[in-house]
Amino acid sequence: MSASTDYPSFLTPKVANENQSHDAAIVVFVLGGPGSGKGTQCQKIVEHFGFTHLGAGDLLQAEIDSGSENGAMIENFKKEGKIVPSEITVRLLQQAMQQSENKKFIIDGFPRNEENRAAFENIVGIEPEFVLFFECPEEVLTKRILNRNQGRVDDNVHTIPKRLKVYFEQTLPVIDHYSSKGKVQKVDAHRSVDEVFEGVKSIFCRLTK
Ligand SMILES: Nc1ncnc2c1ncn2[C@@H]1O[C@H](COP(=O)(O)OP(=O)(O)OP(=O)(O)O)[C@@H](O)[C@H]1O
Ligand SMILES: Nc1ccn([C@@H]2O[C@H](COP(=O)(O)O)[C@@H](O)[C@H]2O)c(=O)n1
Repeated sequence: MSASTDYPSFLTPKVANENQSHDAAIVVFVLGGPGSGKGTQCQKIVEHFGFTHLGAGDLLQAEIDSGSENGAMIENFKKEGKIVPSEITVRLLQQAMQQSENKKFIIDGFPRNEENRAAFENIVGIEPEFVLFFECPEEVLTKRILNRNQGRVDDNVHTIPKRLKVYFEQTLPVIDHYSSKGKVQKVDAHRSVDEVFEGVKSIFCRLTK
């Protein structure tokens, strides 16, 4: 598939159920452990498939940086690897979606727990088209995070085990939930960036048929 103008057919806005209008947004959730390469692959998906990338962690970081009233509280959650109350995150996602002219979103790092999932369903009311799941061994995740060098408050030996615990205990059940609905597209993320993206591309291409 070539350029961003060449959208696969499943991205064409459609009526998913009687409550959704013809211009309803298309949403793909992107999940995987911390450091599995979600952000890296999302950038490539944007370039090749014309989606808008919304990183839940990025939106929360922007709140911290803006000095908003919730900023200090969000930063404390992040330092401890905890999941920020869902209403905050979902409102940020909803705002970003409403402000975008695009209607095709990859939402990265969300839903991180059952509360996130239920809040998105209740507030935004859109079911994901599918869930892209980057599977990667725990020791690889830790190495990648420790090598990331972006000055994040949570990329350290104190917080990494807490983030991994949250991932295994709270995020995997969400992936299981979508799996039971036949919505999970799994990619082996323990390969080079380009090899992983080959897997991602084939999923998008397969879903156009
Ligand atoms: N396939 C890969 N092979 C090796 N390194 C990678 C790969 N993909 C990403 N990385 C590197 O691993 C680190 C984590 O990647 P990235 O930030 O994309 O992960 P993430 O899943 O978005 O992480 P987080 O959930 O913590 O935000 C980065 O330094 C990135 O350059
Ligand atoms: N749905 C989410 C996503 C993120 N967070 C908080 O941000 C931290 C960093 O997230 P990344 O996706 O950039 O790894 C994460 O550890 C949480 O503290 C959140 O609360 N809810």
